[in-house]
Amino acid sequence: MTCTPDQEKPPSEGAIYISQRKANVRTPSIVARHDTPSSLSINQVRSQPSIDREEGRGRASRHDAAVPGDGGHDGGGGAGAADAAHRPGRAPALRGPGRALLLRPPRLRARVSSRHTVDAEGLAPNHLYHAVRAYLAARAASDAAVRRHRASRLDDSSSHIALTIDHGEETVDVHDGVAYTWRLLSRDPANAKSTNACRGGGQQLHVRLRSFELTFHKKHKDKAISAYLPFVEATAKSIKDQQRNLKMHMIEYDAWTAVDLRHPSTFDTLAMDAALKKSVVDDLERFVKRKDYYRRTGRAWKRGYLLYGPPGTGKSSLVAAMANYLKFDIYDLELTEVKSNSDLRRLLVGMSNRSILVVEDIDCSQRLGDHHGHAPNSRRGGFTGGDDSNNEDKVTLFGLLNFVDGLWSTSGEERIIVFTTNYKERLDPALLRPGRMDMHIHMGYCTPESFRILATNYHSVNDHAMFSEIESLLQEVPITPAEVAEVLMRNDGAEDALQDLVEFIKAKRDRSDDEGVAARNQAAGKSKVEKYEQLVVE
Ligand SMILES: Nc1ncnc2c1ncn2[C@@H]1O[C@H](COP(=O)(O)OP(=O)(O)OP(=O)(O)O)[C@@H](O)[C@H]1O
Repeated sequence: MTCTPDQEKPPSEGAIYISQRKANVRTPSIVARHDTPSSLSINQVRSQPSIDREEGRGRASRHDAAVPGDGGHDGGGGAGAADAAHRPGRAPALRGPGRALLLRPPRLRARVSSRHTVDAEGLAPNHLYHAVRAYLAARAASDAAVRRHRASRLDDSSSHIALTIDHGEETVDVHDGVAYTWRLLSRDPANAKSTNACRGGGQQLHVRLRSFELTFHKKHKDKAISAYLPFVEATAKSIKDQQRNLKMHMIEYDAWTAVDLRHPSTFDTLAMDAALKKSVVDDLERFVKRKDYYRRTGRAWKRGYLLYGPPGTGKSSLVAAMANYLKFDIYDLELTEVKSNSDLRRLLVGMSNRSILVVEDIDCSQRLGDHHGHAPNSRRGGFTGGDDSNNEDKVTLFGLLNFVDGLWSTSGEERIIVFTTNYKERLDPALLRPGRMDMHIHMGYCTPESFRILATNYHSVNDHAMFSEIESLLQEVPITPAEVAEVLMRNDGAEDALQDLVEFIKAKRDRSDDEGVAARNQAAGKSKVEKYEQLVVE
């Protein structure tokens, strides 16, 4: 057999077959073609690969079983067969009395039918099929009416095993007052072997065609197409986003290299002031929901956060919590690793949407150049191109900022940029000007409130007799959450951990008391010297 490219092609990507049937009535199918991930349009069938004619037979009998009380059989034909009947130049595969009925006008059939069925097929990559699979996996797993589940991975990179309905099982989903019944169907397309023989150079492969069948009352057809299926798609997208493995991108050999981001930090485990935490979460939520707002106001859809505070107060943990919360990848930009502005520009443009760009310790990066974007000793800085050797293309922090505000903003969407520093007071005021960093977040020493979060994280204790002593010590002695976490972690039991923490804080207090005395003595000595010197000068 010779295969033309057309015949080789499996059904068009995203085709959904919608058929209307009643007893002994065959109807031509309508194809709802899923042109883009966000749009659905309904067309009459033009040409379908011959594989569809065969599907029709299977679908008809399944339909009878799926819709009890629908009125009987269609005699082995069905939607796929009906499609074939309406394909120019192609004879329907059906034989028998039902054949003539294929030619009935669609309006008549619509009047006599009470049900609609939608199959989202999965032979070719079909966005809608995969969306339905993900959607049903989320709800069918908890549906007590489903007795047999089918286990699968939604994609190769997913660590999540999804349970969905098995063949012949059905699950009913009620959305906006309408009951939708889903079934998983599977069949052998009769010409699949020859199709694959052509692809595999004579090797016979066994192909089974799976489809999800959606049944609902015909009066809800518009609702199903224009509201329910887009809802299924949107829900599936957010489920997949939730299950996706996050990535941490770092610069290696002048290019981004990614590893799985497995930082466990979340806003629940983050030890910080509750009101501040809430304001960060609210800000992030507002940001991701405001696509239209940013478009309407002509602003780039990006947001900048400056995290500042002493080492070990949770700045990196906050970035990880943001990424885990939003399901955004992190791009860790180590400016000293970037050789030139053109490299920087290439790296930034190569970032994906829905991501967080992190530049740590910007007080150090600041030294890379002045706030006009000029590299130290350069005649002309910023992103002007030029020869690396004469310093013109040297990377500067403000060059980065200018680029982020300019081209980067317009080349992507839903991006967050985070700067961290241990010394906010050392930053150039130009860095802090409004519009550059939208939110300044102070990460401070451990408070009684944040200590309780850590105690719950590490030892599942919400209250204890030693809490009040620890809390009053924390108000006296500056201890970072990292130090508290370290002490809690090195003990197995809560009792030992809390006792160890009391001793740790007291020891630090005593040390700082000693250091304080020494410092005061030194300061006193210094002032004496100054006075002496002044006396000498006089
Ligand atoms: N606020 C916090 N909440 C929960 N855990 C924290 C917090 N701060 C620090 N930790 C713990 O201490 C470790 C180090 O903290 P982290 O790296 O987030 O601090 P940092 O402020 O970014 O420090 P640096 O300025 O040195 O980069 C974390 O992995 C976490 O275990």
